[in-house]
Amino acid sequence: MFTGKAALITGAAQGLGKSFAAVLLQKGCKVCAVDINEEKLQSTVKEFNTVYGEGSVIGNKCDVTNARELKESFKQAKDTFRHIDIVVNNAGVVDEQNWEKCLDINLTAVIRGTLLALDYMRKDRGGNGGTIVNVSSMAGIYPVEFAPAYAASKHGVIGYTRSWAFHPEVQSNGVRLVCLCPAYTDTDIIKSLPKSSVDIELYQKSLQTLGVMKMERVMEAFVKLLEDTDNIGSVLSVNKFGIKYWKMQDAKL
Ligand SMILES: NC(=O)C1=CN([C@@H]2O[C@H](COP(=O)(O)OP(=O)(O)OC[C@H]3O[C@@H](n4cnc5c(N)ncnc54)[C@H](O)[C@@H]3O)[C@@H](O)[C@H]2O)C=CC1
Ligand SMILES: CCCCCC(=O)/C=C/C=C\C/C=C\C/C=C\CCCC(=O)O
Repeated sequence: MFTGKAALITGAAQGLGKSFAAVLLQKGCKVCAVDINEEKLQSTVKEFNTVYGEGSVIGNKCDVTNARELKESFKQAKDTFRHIDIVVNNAGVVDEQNWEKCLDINLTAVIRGTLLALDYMRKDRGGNGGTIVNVSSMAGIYPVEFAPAYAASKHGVIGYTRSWAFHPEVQSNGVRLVCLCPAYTDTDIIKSLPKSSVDIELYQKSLQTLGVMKMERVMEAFVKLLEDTDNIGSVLSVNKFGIKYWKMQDAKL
């Protein structure tokens, strides 16, 4: 199901995005890795092309909040690999002080990335269908007293993703949209919260309760989301207690 497919992943220079890329490469996909951090991106692309074969990865320096740059990244992926089958809208930050930036990256850019993915994947627009994984968080399901803007952005990702997922035209044109909701995972983002949290003590308490997961656990959930092809519009959480689909309200009002 993965061999010969092409994926575009935002925020792929490091952290979860880099691991999503590695998982897909191991399974025989080609990857367009998109990130704002050019230095880390180039080093990741070099590493992957050495391990998985020259040409298996291309890197595109892009700020996902810049509509023109994101559009260009999709175009490059299509021009290079001829099709885009999987899109992972993953780039994200925690920034409670500059909460507009937090919403621009975590929600507005995910909306833009979803619309571009739909344009490239929909069968009635020349695509082959495909899967869009939007990276939310456990913070998209629970209230987060110490990071309200971050929580709002991640709640928004779930509402937006599920709304498109159940659109009849999206389904009939072969596009599946799903959300991944990890708890704390060992990446740089959890170290950035102390600088911006509205209440650091509450953050530390939450961190103690939930612990910090190893990357492999989140990758297990990521693969499950991709392989469970009957999970349209689903929200999969992963924390130390397990991997579980959330029972959400039915699609129709
Ligand atoms: N690590 C964790 O505990 C959890 C992370 N998440 C989500 O997972 C996603 C990935 O985060 P991590 O890998 O943990 O963090 P990270 O900080 O290690 O990686 C984030 C990546 O996104 C890139 N990025 C940031 N702003 C960007 C922009 N404007 N344009 C393009 N790229 C940009 C960064 O350069 C970096 O490579 C985020 O959406 C985050 O909210 C969700 C739940 C738990
Ligand atoms: C807000 C910090 C952002 C760091 C990255 C991230 O998204 C991590 C999220 C982890 C947890 C979300 C916060 C609170 C969840 C609250 C309760 C979870 C209860 C767990 C359970 O009983 O299943």
